[in-house]
Amino acid sequence: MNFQEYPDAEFMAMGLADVIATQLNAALRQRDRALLVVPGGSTPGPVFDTLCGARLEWERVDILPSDERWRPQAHIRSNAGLIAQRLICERAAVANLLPLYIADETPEDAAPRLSEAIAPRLPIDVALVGMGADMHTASLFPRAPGLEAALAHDAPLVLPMRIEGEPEPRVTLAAHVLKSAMHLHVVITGADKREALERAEGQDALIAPIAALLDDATVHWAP
Ligand SMILES: O=C(O)[C@H](O)[C@@H](O)[C@H](O)[C@H](O)COP(=O)(O)O
Repeated sequence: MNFQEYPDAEFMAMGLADVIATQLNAALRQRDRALLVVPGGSTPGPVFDTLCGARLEWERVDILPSDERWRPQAHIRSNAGLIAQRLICERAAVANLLPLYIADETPEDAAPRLSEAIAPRLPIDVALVGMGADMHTASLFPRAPGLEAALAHDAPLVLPMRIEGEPEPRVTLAAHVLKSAMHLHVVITGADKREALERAEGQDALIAPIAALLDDATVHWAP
């Protein structure tokens, strides 16, 4: 794991947006299209605000959520909704959003179709994920039913997750999909998450799902 510390969240947003844009530009020099994975939650918003103004050929970039709360895009809790509002704007307005949601279907019915739809777009060029203070990442939550399956190296690409206490079911990219990204970044802020990250290192991923990704990741932290 690489650990990158910033003086504050604003510096982090600028630094991280710059790194992601550089890595996407490099990917676009090699291939027709690049695939960027980004999380929902509150931490990445400022990164999106800077990244959406980056100079790159956004019309050749596909953007996929790392996971999705099972809500239509117009719903306030939809990750695709957040991404559409904060990232797919300004220069990035021409990027292509790949939704991880199918209306009028359950996550269980939709997951195999979503897996099929994203398979031809893989591998991920750049993945950005968040982490909760409980050490979850994407929608890989500690002790969630189905977590073991989602951590398997041959798991389906997209899995349904029903997490106790969460207001809606979710779908998530499998751990191996995120791990196989050419570049993998974790963005976190605050002392509690830094402490959670330290606890997660070397832990069983069933208890600390972020641990499944840390070997290959650069963690970006600001107070
Ligand atoms: O849809 C989601 O909730 C996420 O993708 C999730 O994994 C998120 O990244 C973490 O919960 C951190 O969220 P915060 O940035 O809001 O703390």
